[in-house]
Amino acid sequence: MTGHVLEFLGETKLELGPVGEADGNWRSARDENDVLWLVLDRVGSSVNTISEDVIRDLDAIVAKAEAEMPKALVIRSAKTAGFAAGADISSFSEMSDVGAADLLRQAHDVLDRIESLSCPTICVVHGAALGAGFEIALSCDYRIATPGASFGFPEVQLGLHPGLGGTFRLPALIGPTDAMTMMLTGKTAHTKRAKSQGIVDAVVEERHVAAAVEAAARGEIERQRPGLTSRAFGLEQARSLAARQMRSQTEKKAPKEHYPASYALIDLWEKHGDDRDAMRAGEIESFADLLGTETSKNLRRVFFLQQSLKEAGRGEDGIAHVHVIGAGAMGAEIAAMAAIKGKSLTLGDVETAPLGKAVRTAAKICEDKHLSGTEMRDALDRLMPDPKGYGLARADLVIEAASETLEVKHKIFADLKGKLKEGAILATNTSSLSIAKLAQAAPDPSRFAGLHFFNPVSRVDLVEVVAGPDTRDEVAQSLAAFCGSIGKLPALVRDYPGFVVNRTLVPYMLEAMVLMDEGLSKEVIDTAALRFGMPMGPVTLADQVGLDIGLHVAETLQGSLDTPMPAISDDLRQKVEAGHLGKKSGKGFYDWSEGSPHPSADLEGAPDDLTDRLILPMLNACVEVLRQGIARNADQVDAAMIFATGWAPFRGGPLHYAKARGIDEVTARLRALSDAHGPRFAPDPGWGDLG
Ligand SMILES: C/C=C/C(=O)SCCNC(=O)CCNC(=O)[C@H](O)C(C)(C)COP(=O)(O)OP(=O)(O)OC[C@H]1O[C@@H](n2cnc3c(N)ncnc32)[C@H](O)[C@@H]1OP(=O)(O)O
Repeated sequence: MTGHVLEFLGETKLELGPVGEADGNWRSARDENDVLWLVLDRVGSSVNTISEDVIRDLDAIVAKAEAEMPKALVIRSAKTAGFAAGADISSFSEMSDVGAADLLRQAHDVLDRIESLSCPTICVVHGAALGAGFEIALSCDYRIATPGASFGFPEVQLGLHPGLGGTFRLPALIGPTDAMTMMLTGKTAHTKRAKSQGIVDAVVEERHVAAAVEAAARGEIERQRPGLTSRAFGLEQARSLAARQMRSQTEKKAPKEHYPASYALIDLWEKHGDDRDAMRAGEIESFADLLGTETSKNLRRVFFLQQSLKEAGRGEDGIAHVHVIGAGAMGAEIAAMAAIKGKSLTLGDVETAPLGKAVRTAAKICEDKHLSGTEMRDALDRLMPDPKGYGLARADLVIEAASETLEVKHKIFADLKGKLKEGAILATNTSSLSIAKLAQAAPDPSRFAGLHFFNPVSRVDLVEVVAGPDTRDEVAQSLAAFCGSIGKLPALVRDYPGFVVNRTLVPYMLEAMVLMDEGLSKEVIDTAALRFGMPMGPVTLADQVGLDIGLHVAETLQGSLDTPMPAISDDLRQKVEAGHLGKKSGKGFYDWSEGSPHPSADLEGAPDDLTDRLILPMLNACVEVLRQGIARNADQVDAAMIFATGWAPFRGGPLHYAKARGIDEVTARLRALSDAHGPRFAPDPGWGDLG
């Protein structure tokens, strides 16, 4: 058999063992300096995940290394996608808690043995080292990163905490404060931060990896050591004090009854933070318990819902140049996101002042997204203010993000006739107008569709790609691929009042106003929704969206849907007339002049049906859009609601929640609400098809 030469990003060349030698997911070779290279290359996957067989194969290789100790051992990945994305999430659903604990014990044993090897061990990381991938890296003496590498424990987003030694190896490496923050927030550390925190010992360009490995093997790279702070936490009292603070910080975002994993991690560290063996045993037991919680099952479901949206955004979009019409808040952020992700972009507006502001917005987004100086300069170079609309003629995609009236949009479309390049796509960012009606003025209705971004565009992942009656399939596909190429999650839906997301949200906000008319305080209403798990109460949400926009969407829906909706309150109309538009004007239902409201009220004495009055109409609307064929399936509706609105992720989405609660129970409750409060609560006829 011939040797196999592996190139890393076209630079480091490494002669590996014969292809097909029984190392399974790992390939190994000793180089001329007697350094043993272990290269993770999970069979049949573009991404390395850490599965049972990956660990089993690693076990066998470590045993060989123990028998024939090399001068140094290097672990790295063969995948261009990065080092490793953590444990294989798809395997979790088949595991019992006992099975999971057994597997974890075996995996811990392998990592402990790597840690105990008498030779220097070095992990070289390019791309992401997440979860169990990061834990493998932590078991090595040194971590060498190439630019663009990142390290993190996203387990909390799956309702879990690290399970393969992360809970004690990371605190030992960088100190408990930074380590716990990293594990509790799930945030990743990119090279600069990872270096300053002491996660990595060196950051080198790929071409210098071999030299850095040699230096580490000779002990010439200085390893970072945790400072005095970590020693202070050896005292139980100090840990208890810190743990109390961590719990109260966590409580603000993730209450224990909804997100138990963070609290399990804090408890574990508080109890055993000074005893590695107890941490190890406790980590395994706690991880296995968390796997079986509904929260974790639902959050793992959310991961796969996200993957299905990503899938819809794959493929070639054929879009190099984009022209955005309208440099308001939405247009500016759409332009910024597209420019950051490499599109050439022109941005037009009837006035010049918003164009300057849009460039400043783009610069701010670049900073928020931690772009390097060069990346930011390149992104801003790609974004060209274009008041005269010269970019229209070369645009593959024109996105209209102008005022939300049919007349304005019709006029813009009429002006475009004869100015667009052959084959260009025209999309509108309308949130409420009918795509069919807008298409009447489009130069080519077959190349016209809705591209509904959510505010703030730079932070909300979902985009509704709305096909009108004449939109060609390949146009919708191109738009979905465009969304994917700028880092967004597309939901391909059909034209309908409010599409999927606003159709579902409007009753939530309007019912809150009916409740206020009935005398309930906005704080009580918002608190009830927050306790259910919504990221924002309906009154705060209405203020955040803008009361003028909310009113407009509500009126559009009321005028075009057969289904009864809550009445639009006089208070809402009066506030809009008085210019109290919510967050953007500093005052709406809440006073925003001193920052965002944080409603928190005692629910004692609140009506028993308060939460159901807010939540069940959303479920009913989800069933309606499904029955009408607006969304493709129940999972797509759930994904759209979670990734557009942050709909209680730990419940797995509105329709998943309905099924878990029981369809008979939900429809009976809707009937009772309908009897008590009016036909707007009557169950949709589609419930029977949900199964
Ligand atoms: C005891 C230990 C516990 C743990 O380790 S728990 C797991 C912790 N890890 C995570 O939660 C990471 C989850 N993955 C991600 O966040 C993202 O993915 C990445 C940042 C790693 C990459 O994102 P992007 O570049 O956008 O690629 P993509 O389309 O999301 O993923 C490519 C393919 O890889 C699969 N995949 C990624 N991570 C995992 C995983 N951890 N388990 C199972 N599959 C995974 C996806 O599904 C997809 O697959 P397809 O190409 O077939 O659509």
